[in-house]
Amino acid sequence: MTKLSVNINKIATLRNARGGNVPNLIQVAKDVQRFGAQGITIHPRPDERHIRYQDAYDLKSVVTTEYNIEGNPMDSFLDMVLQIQPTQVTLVPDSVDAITSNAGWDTVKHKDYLAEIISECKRNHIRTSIFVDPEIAMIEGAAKTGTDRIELYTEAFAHQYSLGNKKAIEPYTACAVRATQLGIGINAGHDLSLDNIQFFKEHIPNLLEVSIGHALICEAIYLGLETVVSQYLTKLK
Ligand SMILES: CC(=O)[C@@H](O)[C@H](O)COP(=O)(O)O
Ligand SMILES: NCC(=O)COP(=O)(O)O
Repeated sequence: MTKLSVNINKIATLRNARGGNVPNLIQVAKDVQRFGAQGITIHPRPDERHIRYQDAYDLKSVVTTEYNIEGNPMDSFLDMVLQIQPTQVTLVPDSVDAITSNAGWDTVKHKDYLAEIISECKRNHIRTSIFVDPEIAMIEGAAKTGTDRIELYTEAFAHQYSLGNKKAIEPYTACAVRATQLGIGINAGHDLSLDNIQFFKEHIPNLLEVSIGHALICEAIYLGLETVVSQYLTKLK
């Protein structure tokens, strides 16, 4: 079985747009888990444009499933993660001003840096995952850092799949096979959606967890629109 960890960044984006507490991030995290999701993912960014560091702390007692915190392991992020001790930390090499995550780690070049952070997290009983592009050399490099898992960066697959290019799955399958040989667990995420998730899952052996946010929240809005519009019309009769 593959676990679904729902990324709630977009709920925080919506909340922050009005400055109040609607939608209520904490309530959404509770409800998402009540609806069956097996994890909550957040990716606080340095500018706190969606998830704030305070949210990360507030969610600690609310997430009763798997708590996955993603981000660039700069000092402020790492301090927070070590204090919160989530189930898993996913290290992502995104720049401060990135609109969203846009590349995986060069696990060969950054091996020593990653190994140091990973051992610090593991000493604190936090499972580690590192975000990587689907390249065999990056998987083999990841294995040398001591990480528990990798997260396959799925943007390229999602884009190509939407254009009808199903062969785009092939490097991901090859990387999953290699990761399994090396004893590393496999997560995946970025732009996964209701359109592509089943195909992805069917082609990735031993896929432990997917984290999905942007598409899932957009789909939830869209699938809920008819119900809500009709409820308004009823009240306006
Ligand atoms: C690590 C990753 O793949 C990202 O999708 C991320 O967690 C989402 O971040 P944003 O919501 O800031 O785009
Ligand atoms: N790790 C990926 C994630 O949490 C969600 O990415 P996206 O679905 O918002 O693209």
